[in-house]
Amino acid sequence: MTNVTLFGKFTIILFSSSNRPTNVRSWIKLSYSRRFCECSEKELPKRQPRLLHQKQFSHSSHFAPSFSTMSDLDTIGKIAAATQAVNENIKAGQIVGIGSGSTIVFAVKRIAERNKVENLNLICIPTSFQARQLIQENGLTLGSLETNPEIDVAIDGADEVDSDINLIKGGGGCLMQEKIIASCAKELFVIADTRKDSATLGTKWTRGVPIEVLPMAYRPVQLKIEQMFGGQANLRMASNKAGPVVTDNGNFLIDWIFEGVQDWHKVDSHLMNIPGVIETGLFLNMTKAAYFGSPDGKVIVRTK
Ligand SMILES: O=C(CO)[C@H](O)[C@H](O)COP(=O)(O)O
Repeated sequence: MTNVTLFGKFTIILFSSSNRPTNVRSWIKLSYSRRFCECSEKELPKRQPRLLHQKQFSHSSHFAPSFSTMSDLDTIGKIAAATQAVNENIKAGQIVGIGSGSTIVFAVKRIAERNKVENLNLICIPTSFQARQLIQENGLTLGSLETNPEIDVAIDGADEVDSDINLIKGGGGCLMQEKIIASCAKELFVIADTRKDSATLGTKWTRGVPIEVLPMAYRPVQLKIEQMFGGQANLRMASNKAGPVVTDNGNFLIDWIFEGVQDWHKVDSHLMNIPGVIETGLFLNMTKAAYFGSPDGKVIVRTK
């Protein structure tokens, strides 16, 4: 069976040998060309490498896509990680926490794809306005913590993942609801491209630890963070609006750019003790496994 799926401007062709939904070990082909999705099965090559690279694409007269930019390659990694994590961890009848960001989009699309074939009967709990829209747009059942306070599995992106699968999250500003959902989930799975894979927090993600603060307290919180830990505590400013970024919860964000290696458990509890701090983007000891997708479509899974 061949599945043809469009992810925005990307076309993904998944080949599998049975009627079961494909997993990431299936052959993947990505193309810019929407023409691609109009191909009949017999036009498709009989056997393909696991993922066709740019060079290999250039041998294909029919598809002739160009995969050149870094972000295209990152997207391949995101899709591969999201697909494999969903295939391996989402089961029928579950309550599923849905994270936020760009990578989770591919996970939700894969869940929706499986749902059509398998009738999974899931209830999806969002971590943000974006996640709520994603759930609805993809025809999945929207729930809330009020109706489903216990979650079977949560899936989410991350800004950085260290060797102990501790995370920095909140680059997209949704850290507070993300952490609440993760804390209610029996298992949290993280999906990311390999750029997020890091030995120590702060190596790859250099924009600081996002911290959600009550608006009236942002200034003293900034000062206290800098006095306690050094570094720079910046108020996150909006790009398409005058003034600061306002979170889904009506709060502000401080991005604390830190220096050196930190004792993250200690830092996190000190940060949480500052009046006005609502939540931090440090997700410590919360993750069951991280899926890192690379530009060649391979996925590395890290568990503790
Ligand atoms: O924590 C987050 C939002 O608050 C995101 O999960 C994180 O920023 C990763 O996003 P992306 O998948 O776009 O790289």
